[in-house]
Amino acid sequence: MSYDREKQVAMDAAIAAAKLCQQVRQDIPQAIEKQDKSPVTVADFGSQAIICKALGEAFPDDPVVGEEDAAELRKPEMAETLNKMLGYVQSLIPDATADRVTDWIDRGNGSVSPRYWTLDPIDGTKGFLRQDQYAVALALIEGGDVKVGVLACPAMPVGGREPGMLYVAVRGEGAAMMPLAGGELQPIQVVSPEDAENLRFVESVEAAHGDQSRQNAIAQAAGITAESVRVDSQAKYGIVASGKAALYLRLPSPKKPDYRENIWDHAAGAIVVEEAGGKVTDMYGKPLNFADGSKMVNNRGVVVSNGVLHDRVLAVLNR
Ligand SMILES: Nc1ncnc2c1ncn2[C@@H]1O[C@H](COP(=O)(O)O)[C@@H](OP(=O)(O)O)[C@H]1O
Ligand SMILES: [Mg+2]
Ligand SMILES: [Mg+2]
Ligand SMILES: [Mg+2]
Repeated sequence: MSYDREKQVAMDAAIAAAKLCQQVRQDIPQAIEKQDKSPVTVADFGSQAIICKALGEAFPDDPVVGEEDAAELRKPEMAETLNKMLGYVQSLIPDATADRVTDWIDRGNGSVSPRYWTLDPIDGTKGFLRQDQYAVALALIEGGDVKVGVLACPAMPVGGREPGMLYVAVRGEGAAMMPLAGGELQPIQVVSPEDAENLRFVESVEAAHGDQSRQNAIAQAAGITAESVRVDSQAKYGIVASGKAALYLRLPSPKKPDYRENIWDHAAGAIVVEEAGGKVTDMYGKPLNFADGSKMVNNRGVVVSNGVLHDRVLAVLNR
């Protein structure tokens, strides 16, 4: 079966959402604290609204498992935030109303199903707030297998031009990238072992989202001598897929031993790297499980590589 329509709808929606995010970012967004103490902004909500609206119109039967929901936004004390967010959405969708945007956001409260989308409207909210990297991440999953993935990375440097890169992959069709400012999709490939300059590894900027000392030790033991490059969000998957780094390590934080990864933090990035010739597993070599729920309860940590390095990294991790 062809996923041409899914790919096009997902790309168009992610590009629109990325525009909204960049608009919000120019105005220096403020963080709102969620119940779990993590930050969210009007851009996270606006991005989820735009993408869920587009998916709802194109694929009305497909559930969407999104990170955000509108419950907080509907509270009277959040009226000002809701109104601000609505203003940004209206610049792209003039007939949006407060009721409509909250309903669009809540279309993202779907469940993992035989066919569903998973959405991270802003992955790397902390990077977004710091004016660093972030990604709009959207993936289609069927029978537990990611079929389409789109990563819009509005802050990704694009040699000399306006920043912003889009990465996209369809299962069996390879991966490609395109400047968000416009252009053609160009096929991408993970780095080859001969390319010494790009045999780097990437990890999160946020020390609390991983185990940086162990990540560095493992990378060294696997033969990567250069210091890590720290990048927020699934932009790291885009960097590995396009051959700018050979490895991305995300090992469980010793401070949060019970943390489990969210499907929306990995699904889109994973297919982009796999279709570029790389490999993605958990730290024990198990495939990431997108079939059972929004948390990957049976996976621990994530290892993303150019493929060639993968077994060596798993061997040093598990010896
Ligand atoms: N203790 C933890 N371990 C691993 N990931 C965590 C974490 N706490 C939060 N995260 C996730 O890390 C994501 C950001 O990834 P990165 O650290 O690579 O930039 C967050 O996504 P959001 O920013 O969408 O909430 C959040 O889901
Ligand atoms: Mg979040
Ligand atoms: Mg995320
Ligand atoms: Mg997010």
